[in-house]
Amino acid sequence: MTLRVSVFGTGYLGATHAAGMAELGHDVVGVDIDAAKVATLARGEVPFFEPGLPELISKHVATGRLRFTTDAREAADADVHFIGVGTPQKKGESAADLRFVDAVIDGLAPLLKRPTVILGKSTVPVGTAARLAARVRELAPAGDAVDLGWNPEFLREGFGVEDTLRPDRLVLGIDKNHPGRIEEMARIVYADAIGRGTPFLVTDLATAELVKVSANAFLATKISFINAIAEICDATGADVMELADAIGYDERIGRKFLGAGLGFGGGCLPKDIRAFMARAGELGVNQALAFLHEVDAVNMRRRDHVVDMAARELGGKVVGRPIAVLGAAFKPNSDDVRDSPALDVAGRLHLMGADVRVYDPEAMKNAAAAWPTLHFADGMEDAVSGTELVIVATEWREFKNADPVRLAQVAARSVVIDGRNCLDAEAWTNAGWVYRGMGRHSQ
Ligand SMILES: NC(=O)c1ccc[n+]([C@@H]2O[C@H](COP(=O)([O-])OP(=O)(O)OC[C@H]3O[C@@H](n4cnc5c(N)ncnc54)[C@H](O)[C@@H]3O)[C@@H](O)[C@H]2O)c1
Ligand SMILES: O=c1ccn([C@@H]2O[C@H](COP(=O)(O)OP(=O)(O)O[C@H]3O[C@H](CO)[C@@H](O)[C@H](O)[C@H]3O)[C@@H](O)[C@H]2O)c(=O)[nH]1
Repeated sequence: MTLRVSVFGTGYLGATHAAGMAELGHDVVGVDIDAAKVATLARGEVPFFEPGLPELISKHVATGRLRFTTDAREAADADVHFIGVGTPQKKGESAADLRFVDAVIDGLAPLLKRPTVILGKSTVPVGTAARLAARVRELAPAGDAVDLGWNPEFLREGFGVEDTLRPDRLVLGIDKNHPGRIEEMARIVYADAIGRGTPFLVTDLATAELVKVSANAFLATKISFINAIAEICDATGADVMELADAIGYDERIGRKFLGAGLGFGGGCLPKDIRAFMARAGELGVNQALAFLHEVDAVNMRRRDHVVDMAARELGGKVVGRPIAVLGAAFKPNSDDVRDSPALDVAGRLHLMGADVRVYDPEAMKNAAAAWPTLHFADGMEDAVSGTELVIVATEWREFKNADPVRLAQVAARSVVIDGRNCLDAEAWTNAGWVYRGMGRHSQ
């Protein structure tokens, strides 16, 4: 069954979700306040890098099943409204900034004159959905006939299309005292995945909100756990990769997200654990999440560690020394540089006076916008040419597949810090490089 669907916010989440909804057969309008973004999407182009998304957007813009606008009134008649706007960290605080979500509700609710369902997808502090549900009923001409549920999103950048079309689970939070038609409409929206047996969990609003932040807190904890062990490996000469393989064979532990290195960044994990801690404080249970302070601290120490390693490799004299930083995105297959460990390391070395040359296959534009004073190279070889140190900060395939023999010919000194433990250490060593991994016996 085809529904009329709107998606508020057309960033990494919203544009991907809108395209996914069109692919599932729904009639979709994406709404954003960023006129330039809307104009690009309306031409069938994608203003950011997400594999598979340009094909989907151009296909459905061409069929007319997917439209984009800055005018919320064009979305007023939708059967289901999704909210996918940003919930960034507040400046100077760890709490989430909810002003964009609030603005969507305040703009949309007065337009709702008939029974409608709103599904929030943005990641929000627990308690937000109940507050918004009450506000929407107060502001909407249709009043109690407007139902708001929370349907958190778990997609990973770089795999956004796949995760949207074939999610590993669907979670729907509803107000059990005011269920309305939320579940019925969500079952129609996601009929394809539910029909394939995808777990569909219906919970209360608070549980759904908490599922999302708990999942991200767990992933962040897993990464910081292995990075803490990497610190011990460095102190003892043990190898964290062999260790991760060994513990990962235990199915209760699992090998995924045990990649030691520069740690986590991006527009989700760092700000989500901080917002979660802030919310726990507001709820008077800050001790419950005290461990997340350490998760954050371990993570930030990884960046310090790489900067310290770089200084050490250069004999403590960083000023004017040429360093190649390969990678600017927070992870491969993304152009996202939000809270990117790679760019943070490059920026810090730059501020220390090093002559840093950055190269990233997709994130150069965003990196230059975030750090206009950094030097950006034309390619990997250009970045490495004449440098005394190479830091691999994002594990792009291009860097993993690089020929260490060729790069040794163009570098001034053959020293590499593998900030993501992604290189073939033996091949690089055989090519004459001094190889330094993260938590590996090469220290
Ligand atoms: N990026 C991901 O992989 C991902 C995955 C799961 C959940 N999330 C969550 O989804 C939300 C969005 O994240 P994102 O990465 O897509 O952010 P983003 O910054 O890429 O996109 C947010 C968009 O919302 C738009 N916007 C702001 N105010 C608006 C308004 N009043 N009306 C319409 N549009 C408005 C902005 O212009 C922007 O285009 C966040 O809560 C995030 O935590 C993101
Ligand atoms: O073993 C690992 C795995 C990941 N990372 C880093 O962790 C960060 C986050 O990676 P990933 O989780 O793949 O990226 P996101 O696209 O930010 O996705 C996370 O955040 C999204 C937004 O909330 C959620 O929807 C996803 O489920 C959740 O994985 C990146 O900097 C990675 O380099 C590691 O350091 N080691």
